[in-house]
Amino acid sequence: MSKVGIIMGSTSDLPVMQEAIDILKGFDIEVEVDIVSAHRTPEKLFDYGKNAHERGFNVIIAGAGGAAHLPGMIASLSPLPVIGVPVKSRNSIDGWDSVLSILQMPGGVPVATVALDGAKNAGILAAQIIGAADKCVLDKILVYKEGLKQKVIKGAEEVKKK
Ligand SMILES: Nc1c(C(=O)O)ncn1[C@@H]1O[C@H](COP(=O)(O)O)[C@@H](O)[C@H]1O
Repeated sequence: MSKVGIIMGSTSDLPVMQEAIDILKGFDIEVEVDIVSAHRTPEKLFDYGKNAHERGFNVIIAGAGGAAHLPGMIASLSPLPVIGVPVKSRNSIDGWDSVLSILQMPGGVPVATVALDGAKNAGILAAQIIGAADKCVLDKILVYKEGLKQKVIKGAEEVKKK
């Protein structure tokens, strides 16, 4: 059974990160949510990053805002794929601080960075990573994509009636 670890720097990130939780639950993928901060709980960060792969996680989604070091530090410690969610938090200047501190990783330590507050896409990407080796999840993603397509087709039909 696949499992995604969803972590964030503060409880104040939860309204954004909830979208990753919801979409993964919609794909029937197990999630475990936690608060881990590189700055405020460095020991917990180290423990989480070092041991996540032994705890049955397949992918880690890490969201943080401002000086968002959490995703990169987790990626430095873990052999698992890490998806970073830049959060436009209250201590963010305009969101670029969050984006750039997650995006501009040094060579050798990738973080797959989604858009500002893009937790939904982080969840979908995590499901797609799992789906590459899990036909059941892959089939659910195909259904999801078909749903996206049908929504656009329906919208186009509605627009033509106007
Ligand atoms: N960027 C980080 C890290 C980290 O990178 O370890 N820990 C907390 N934070 C961020 O600080 C912002 C404000 O947090 P508070 O609302 O708790 O003051 C949050 O967006 C959090 O992700």
